[in-house]
Amino acid sequence: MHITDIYNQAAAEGRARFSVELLPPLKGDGPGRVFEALDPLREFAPVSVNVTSHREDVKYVERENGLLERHTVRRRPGTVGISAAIMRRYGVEAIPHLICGGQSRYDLEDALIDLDFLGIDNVLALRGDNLRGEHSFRVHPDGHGHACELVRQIARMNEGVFIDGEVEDCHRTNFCIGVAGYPEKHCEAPNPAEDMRRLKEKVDAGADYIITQMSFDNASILAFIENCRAAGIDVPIIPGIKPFSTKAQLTMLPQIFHVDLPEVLVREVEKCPTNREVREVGVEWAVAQGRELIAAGVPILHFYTMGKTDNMVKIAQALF
Ligand SMILES: NC(=O)C1=CN([C@@H]2O[C@H](COP(=O)(O)OP(=O)(O)OC[C@H]3O[C@@H](n4cnc5c(N)ncnc54)[C@H](O)[C@@H]3O)[C@@H](O)[C@H]2O)C=CC1
Ligand SMILES: Nc1nc(=O)c2c([nH]1)NC[C@@H]1CN(c3ccc(C(=O)N[C@@H](CCC(=O)O)C(=O)O)cc3)CN21
Repeated sequence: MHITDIYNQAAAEGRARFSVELLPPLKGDGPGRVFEALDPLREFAPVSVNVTSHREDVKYVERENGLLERHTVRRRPGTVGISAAIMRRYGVEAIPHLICGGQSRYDLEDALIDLDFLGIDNVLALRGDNLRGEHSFRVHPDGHGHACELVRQIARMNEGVFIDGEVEDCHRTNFCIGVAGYPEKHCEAPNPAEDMRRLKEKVDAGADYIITQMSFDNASILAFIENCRAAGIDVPIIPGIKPFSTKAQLTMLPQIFHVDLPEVLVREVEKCPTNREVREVGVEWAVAQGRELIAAGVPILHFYTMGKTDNMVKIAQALF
């Protein structure tokens, strides 16, 4: 079922639902840990599970002669496979992330054909991050430089048009296309208005809904939704919430994801003697955020749970 249909259903019923996001297993791990994380959430009936996609990392290994050898290692492959496994095991929609970084348009087309055969028809279309150690996004010679181009490719496939042109009387894919939106602006955008224009471009290219980057501040999220509406973006917007879970995230989250952490949250986290208490603070903050957003009429909330889900179980108990 398309996420947009689930969203409309939740809105019509006035019953808020949620989705979660996790990382595919590290290379060499089986699917066990992913299932261990998802099993306890089954009873709360999440609408979908997003699975991130990770390109290769660059690693330098020192040789005996002291020279450095450059290796590229993909530490978390398997996004498509684990998505299919999740759908089979739980009967929920899995939403694999598709990223442009490091892939040609042909690689992406092949991946989309696999997804279609697997019965996965929700995808999140992203540009993807820079390769670690690179200061700007390097476009694959035969790939896409921006998410809107990937959205266009998928939308055209839904119309029966492949990269090499139209295939007569072909089987049509039926992808529901999600894209990312940034309540606190994407780090590369020169200003919020320009970022909004780029988001509108993705929707005009065929995106069916938006999932937001994590934000710890409902005022930012609600202002973002209002600004989208004012800019003529009328697709569903699903706010992203990250249950705060470690002290290290005080610097990691602003550094990696370019999000602000509210002063009150920072003070509460700093007071915690260990990460066990930080996890509790994270649960309380996420529950308060969720409660307010649901009261404001948001039908679906997206939680960046990523690894262990003990905190998400508590959040789901409180909200859903
Ligand atoms: N690996 C994963 O699973 C996930 C990754 N992300 C990350 O989100 C970030 C960006 O991805 P998207 O939002 O999909 O990228 P995007 O292509 O929509 O936007 C990236 C940046 O380029 C700008 N931009 C967009 N179109 C443009 C154009 N035609 N000309 C000039 N500038 C343009 C945007 O304002 C923004 O600053 C990446 O860092 C991505 O990796 C987000 C969610 C999940
Ligand atoms: N710029 C950007 N790149 C991304 O890959 C990305 C976004 N933004 N925003 C949305 C999601 C969120 N992603 C996330 C979010 C959190 C962790 C994280 O908390 N990592 C922790 C714990 C990992 C775990 O629990 O297993 C870490 O310490 O790395 C990782 C990826 C991936 N996505």
